Amino acid sequence: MNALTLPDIAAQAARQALPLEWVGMCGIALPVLFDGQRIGAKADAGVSLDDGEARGIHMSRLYLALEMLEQENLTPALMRQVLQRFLDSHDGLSSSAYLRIHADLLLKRPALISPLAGWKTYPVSIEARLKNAMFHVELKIEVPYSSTCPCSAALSRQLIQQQFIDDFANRQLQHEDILTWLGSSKGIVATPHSQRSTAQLQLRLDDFLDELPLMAAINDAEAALGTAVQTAVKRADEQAFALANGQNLMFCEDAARRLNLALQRSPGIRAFQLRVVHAESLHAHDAVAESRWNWEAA
Ligand SMILES: Nc1nc2c(ncn2[C@@H]2O[C@H](COP(=O)(O)OP(=O)(O)OP(=O)(O)O)[C@@H](O)[C@H]2O)c(=O)[nH]1
Repeated sequence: MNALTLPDIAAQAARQALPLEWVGMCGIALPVLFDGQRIGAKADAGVSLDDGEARGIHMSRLYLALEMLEQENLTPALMRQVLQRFLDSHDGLSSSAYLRIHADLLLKRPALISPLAGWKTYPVSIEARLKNAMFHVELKIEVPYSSTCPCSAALSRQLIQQQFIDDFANRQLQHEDILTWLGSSKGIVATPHSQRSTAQLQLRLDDFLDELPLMAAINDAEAALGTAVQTAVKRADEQAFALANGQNLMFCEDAARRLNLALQRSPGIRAFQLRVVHAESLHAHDAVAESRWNWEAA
């Protein structure tokens, strides 16, 4: 080695010859384009190290390939091109490549009644793999929503009935008295508990999709759940939200079943598993349900 040559440790022979399943970098800062919107994302990029004799992979080659994601909309085809570059730049060393992009997707959501709107973040991650020319993409999405306990609602209704019996026993029922009673705190002596809940969706996508079906999956999940958390809220919106919750009582089991049926019909998805977490206000622990479709087969 002369004084001007930089030592290349990666090219040396490994001390212990052993292939590795995954080598790469995690948490690389990266601006990506989604639907024309630039999002600050983090990327995990890696390849297998099949050549057990080689000391290391070439991290800079993976890093530089990520530049391809800066100018074009994020699509399955673009992710495949990046993965192919990972493999081309590791010819003889690697046979499988992996790319995961995670970010908070910002979507503007309208209010229920008033002509207002506000922003909501949805944590998403897009994982792509390429091995032996087989390319797979998986989406992970978190969707927050509100759930009101049906059991608590029934128990509250019973207490309201009991209060009605106590207040109106042996009295002639007058429409106006009942209306006044309903508008008083006695007309709602008990309230059911609600909780902010989260649906965690893991979706395996059909092959050869032109676009990532992120928006469709989020919209379909929110429509199935019925009570997505809100952004800009005036009193009219809050009242509409109270009504929506009252008409939409659900255990975590109900939420998981509804999501399962909705995602089976959502475009571009060939398999999924999902988990719903109701962060109970009754307990200090959560109520959780999981469901799958085509998961083992896919
Ligand atoms: N393989 C490997 N590289 C690491 C690690 N930690 C830091 N690096 C550094 O990543 C840098 C880039 O590696 P390479 O892609 O091999 O850089 P290079 O040899 O200049 O580039 P090429 O000529 O394309 O191979 C090197 O300076 C490595 O020291 C590690 O744990 N493993």
